[in-house]
Amino acid sequence: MTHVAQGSEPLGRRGERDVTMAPESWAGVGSAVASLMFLWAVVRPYFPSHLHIYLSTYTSKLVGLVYPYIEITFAEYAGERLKRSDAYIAIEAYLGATSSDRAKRLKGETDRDGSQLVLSMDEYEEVTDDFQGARVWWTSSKTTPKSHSFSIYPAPEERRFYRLTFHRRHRKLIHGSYLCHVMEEGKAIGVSKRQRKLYTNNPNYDRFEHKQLVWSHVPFEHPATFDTLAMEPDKKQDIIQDLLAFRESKEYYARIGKPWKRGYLLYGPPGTGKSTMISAMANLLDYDVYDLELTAVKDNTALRKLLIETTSKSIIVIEDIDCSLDLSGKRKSEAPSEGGSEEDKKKAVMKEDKEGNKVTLSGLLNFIDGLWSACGGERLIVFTTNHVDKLDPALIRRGRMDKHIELSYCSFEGFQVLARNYLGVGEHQLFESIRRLMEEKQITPADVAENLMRKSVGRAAEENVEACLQSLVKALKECRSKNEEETAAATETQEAKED
Ligand SMILES: Nc1ncnc2c1ncn2[C@@H]1O[C@H](COP(=O)(O)OP(=O)(O)OP(=O)(O)O)[C@@H](O)[C@H]1O
Repeated sequence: MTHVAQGSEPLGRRGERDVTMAPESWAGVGSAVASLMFLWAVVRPYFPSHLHIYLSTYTSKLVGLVYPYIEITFAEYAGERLKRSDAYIAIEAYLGATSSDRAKRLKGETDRDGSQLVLSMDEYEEVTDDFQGARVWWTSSKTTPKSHSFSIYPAPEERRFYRLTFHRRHRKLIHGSYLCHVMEEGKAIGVSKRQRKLYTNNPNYDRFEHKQLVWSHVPFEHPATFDTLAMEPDKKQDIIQDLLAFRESKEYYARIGKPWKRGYLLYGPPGTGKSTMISAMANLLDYDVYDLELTAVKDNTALRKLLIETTSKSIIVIEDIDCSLDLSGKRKSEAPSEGGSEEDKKKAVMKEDKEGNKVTLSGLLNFIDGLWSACGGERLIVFTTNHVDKLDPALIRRGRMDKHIELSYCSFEGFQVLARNYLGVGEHQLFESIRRLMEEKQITPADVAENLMRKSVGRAAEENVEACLQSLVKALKECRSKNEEETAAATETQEAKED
């Protein structure tokens, strides 16, 4: 399969192999046709109506004979501008790679993280591409719908598209192999150039000051991995296996008829590594991260729009889900008791949805496993919470949150991981006292990590290790014991219930 991209050539010299006139050379023919059409509009009323059908059939045949080119248009957005078309994205990548050294007019932009200059085909620019002896022309273009300055509605947005033009004798080749070739190459280029991103939902204002939530992003650069995560080795291995199995399970999910997504619930006290684990997951799978700030989302419609905008190979995170919304209380107080009729239950959910502009539990459940949640595929949805007992069981039942992972206080094995990473030691005389203290005291991995941080730059390595471990021993002695912690937790729960 040969493929050579070439820049535009002067009119009339196009296509050494394809000697037919290029599409632009037909501009003269176009104006002649326009004149004929004008003439036709003038004489048309004087023609008997039964002749109209014959005339229009033969006119299109005639145009087909004199203009032998076929055009296919690929719009940036299909449907209601919800999601950029995959075909458009692949073509953009394909032409971006092949046109930058051929096209005459290029557009220079920095890439998403601002680190490199990316050249791509400018609007209304044309490039040619040769494929298995056939020449095709790609044009990038846009239409701007007319807007009236006095209109109260926002100005219609530009609609970008690519147009592919080729001779009709290549129809089979283009429809069959060429378009597949463009899609495959374009996708491969997109993946190879992909810089992982951390997205967050931010308000954006149009020129009429209408607020919309959009995803904005920065490069994802968190260095945490499963190697740096303090956790019991068996548990860690189990999570890694689960994640890798998910990534390889496209066919499996299709076979069992489920959308290719998986829910993780990470719960545990503050500082036990929930956020760190999300970064480790993203680094393991090479996925983007969408950090969804739920409190900023106006209503269920806005939530759905944000969801549709997410791409596959991503982790959608809602941190501290119990603080993001009053999910549990609302549902419990408004839903009828278990014995209520189906009708009552439906009414309760509808009331919840109608209640002003806000994201509701049913909206969130729909976000996780409704029809819209299947858009895109290959996505993890991760909730984190410090208070798993506060969550509505409907939200975290298996099937929605498939895997529940408890991140807890630091175990001795967890400490060993941190000691290796922070201090570079696998053994030390203080390890035994630390092990004994850890059996009775509760300390978070965040606190252990803080004690193991280098104390001074100038110190010798051994001195630093000694100082850090001593500092950890001291901190452990000051920590509450497991019994004290349990008593305090029970009191807190009791107080919360009484409130
Ligand atoms: N299990 C862990 N392994 C390695 N480092 C950890 C771990 N847990 C915490 N840390 C360290 O503590 C810091 C805080 O941890 P992290 O933000 O992941 O905790 P969290 O459970 O998400 O806390 P919160 O509930 O307050 O958001 C991290 O930057 C990391 O350095």
